[in-house]
Amino acid sequence: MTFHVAVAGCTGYAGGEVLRLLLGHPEVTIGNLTAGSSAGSRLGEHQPHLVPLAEREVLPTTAENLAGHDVVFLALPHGTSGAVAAELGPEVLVVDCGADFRLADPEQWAKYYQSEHAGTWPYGLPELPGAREELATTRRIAVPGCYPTTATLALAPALIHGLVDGRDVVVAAASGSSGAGKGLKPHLLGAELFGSAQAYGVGGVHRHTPELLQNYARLGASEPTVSFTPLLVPMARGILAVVSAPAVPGVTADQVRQAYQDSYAEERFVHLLPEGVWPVSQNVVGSNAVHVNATFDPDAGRVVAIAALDNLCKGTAGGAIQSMNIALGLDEATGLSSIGVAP
Ligand SMILES: NC(=O)C1=CN([C@@H]2O[C@H](COP(=O)(O)OP(=O)(O)OC[C@H]3O[C@@H](n4cnc5c(N)ncnc54)[C@H](OP(=O)(O)O)[C@@H]3O)[C@@H](O)[C@H]2O)C=CC1
Ligand SMILES: CC(=O)N[C@@H](CCC(=O)OP(=O)(O)O)C(=O)O
Repeated sequence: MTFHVAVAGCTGYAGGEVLRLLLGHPEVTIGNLTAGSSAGSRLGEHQPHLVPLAEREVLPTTAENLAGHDVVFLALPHGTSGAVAAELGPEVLVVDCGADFRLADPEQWAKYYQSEHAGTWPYGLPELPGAREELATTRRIAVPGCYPTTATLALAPALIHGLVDGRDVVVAAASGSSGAGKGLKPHLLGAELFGSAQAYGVGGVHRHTPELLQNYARLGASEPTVSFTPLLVPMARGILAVVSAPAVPGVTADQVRQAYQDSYAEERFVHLLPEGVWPVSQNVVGSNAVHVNATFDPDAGRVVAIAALDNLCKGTAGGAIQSMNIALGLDEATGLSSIGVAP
């Protein structure tokens, strides 16, 4: 059986990456492609790399245009998914790449997104405990943010194995500029971006902070706190996250290594690097892989973990398709690769 798939937001970075991966997926056919102001144009004007779809017309994002599909991907700006999803029947698998349905706590949503909470859907991070079971039966999936995916998978084994308690987690994560989407942002013009690195969203104000806290709590942290600082660096794709947390007394580097080996031995997309080899963002570009390593810093008394992924692939579209596969009863890795491009 093949599944007929529509993509809303087809002209953006996230929608484009969903389509790139769907073109290599053996169990789907690509149906309607929709967007906003670019409706009426051809996809090839916006996504010239998606050659087989170049002549496809970009349609307006309406319930009519998204009807008649088994799966609908929403790759739209925050705050727009709720109204679109409400018009799609409960039998349709809706995969939202935006933030609208990620948070469980309406107060946290209001604090960080300054708008009304649309609701909460099963969270599309299959590597979290219990996530696969939840995803297998749902018709609504909230795809995680790219920073939360990276920083959650970096620390998960340490939390699951009780090596850190989740208070005073510190995350510094550098992202490529595609994470900001295609919209014009003055601080992201070439002259400002190339040749320099800059922090933004400093001081606990970035909207991924509550998502990280939600994930750390789900991994067993009681009353977690996180100081999260995102950084923008001059590359197109990729995230490299450095995550640390205070170790519980008596933890050793060997225990840390063992915990990461145990947690990720069976994971097909999370790859624990050899001891002393640290993740490099270039090595995961274009793939759905997450490269991880961790150690214990005895002088600081902290577990230090590093993870790298492609923000558009495992950080968005690849993670979305991995979750879609689970919900459709397909092999989780269908249409996805863990092989990167290097150099
Ligand atoms: N970039 C990333 O790394 C990640 C992005 N995401 C999420 O994916 C979503 C899309 O992000 P991204 O691709 O980066 O953004 P882009 O700005 O690159 O693309 C936005 C897309 O939404 C369409 N659009 C804009 N406004 C409307 C509207 N009112 N109605 C219908 N369509 C509209 C645009 O169409 P048009 O061309 O017509 O304007 C375009 O196709 C966001 O929610 C983002 O948070 C999630 C994880 C990572
Ligand atoms: C570099 C950059 O600007 N990154 C984006 C995060 C993109 C992402 O994955 O998150 P959402 O899906 O929640 O938008 C930001 O900091 O807002």
